[in-house]
Amino acid sequence: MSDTNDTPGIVVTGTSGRMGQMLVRLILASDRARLVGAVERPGHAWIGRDLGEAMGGAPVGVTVTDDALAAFARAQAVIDFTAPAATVEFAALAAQARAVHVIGTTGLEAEHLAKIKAASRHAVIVRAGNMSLGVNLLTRITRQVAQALDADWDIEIVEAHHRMKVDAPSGTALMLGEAAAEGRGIALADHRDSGRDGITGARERGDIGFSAIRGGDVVGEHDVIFAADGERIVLRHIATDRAIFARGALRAALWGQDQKPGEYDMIDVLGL
Ligand SMILES: NC(=O)c1ccc[n+]([C@@H]2O[C@H](COP(=O)([O-])OP(=O)(O)OC[C@H]3O[C@@H](n4cnc5c(N)ncnc54)[C@H](O)[C@@H]3O)[C@@H](O)[C@H]2O)c1
Ligand SMILES: O=C(O)C1=N[C@H](C(=O)O)CCC1
Repeated sequence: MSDTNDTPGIVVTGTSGRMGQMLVRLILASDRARLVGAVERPGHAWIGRDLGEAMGGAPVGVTVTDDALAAFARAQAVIDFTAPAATVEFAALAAQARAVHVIGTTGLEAEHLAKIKAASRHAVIVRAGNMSLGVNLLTRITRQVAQALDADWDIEIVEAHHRMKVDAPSGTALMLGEAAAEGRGIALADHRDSGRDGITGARERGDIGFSAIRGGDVVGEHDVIFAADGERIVLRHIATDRAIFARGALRAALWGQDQKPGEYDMIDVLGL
């Protein structure tokens, strides 16, 4: 790590997590950004340790801390893949530090989103339930297909993730659902059908259905199914490596350096 060059300094929150460690490796290997901080939750075993050593390698000169504001004050960007309550707190602190906040956390509900929106009045926030190029392109294709088809075509979104995932539908599934709803000219909130179980009755015409599979080490798989009488269209994205999300997040952190305060998504970053 060098403190002397002028590439943006980045803090990773949730550094010990699946995405946190992926991001740390990517940033340490990058010549476009510097790792200047690592944040974990209070009480975590890595607090006070050198991050590189905690990850089982050589020291990197960054000590893991639970003092997020002090870490953010030294950074130009914060990359955050943690949990909803933590992300809301980090949004306020990143805004205070005027650092770009890249949010990958999913499972955010209306109350969280309202607080993130408020923080974006003071700083750049880039938020997406999926930071990969492939999924963001798929949202565009989904919108286009939904626009071309009427409600004789039932839309179903099926997703699969690893056994440790805590939220459903996935952030990606919701992005795809929003894209389908937009294409069809309806509000997803009025047509969302998730969690079928028992005697559900026949499918409601025009609804967008969600199903979630959880198991093993699946990184992330999403099908958008358009099912009509006699034919079916299936649009599919398969993630095999979390590096796709980390690359997108780093790209967002760099892109955000030149933007005005506000809330953005990966469609903005990628120019899709
Ligand atoms: N947007 C995307 O492209 C994308 C991709 C992958 C994962 N995700 C999302 O990112 C989130 C994290 O996923 P993961 O698989 O890395 O989970 P994980 O459980 O492996 O990691 C989460 C980390 O956050 C830390 N954390 C929790 N509360 C904290 C706090 N208050 N302060 C600091 N650290 C805290 C945990 O200790 C843990 O290390 C999930 O919401 C997941 O859905 C999004
Ligand atoms: O592993 C996860 O958790 C993932 N979360 C995002 C989602 O909810 O869609 C992106 C894919 C991986």
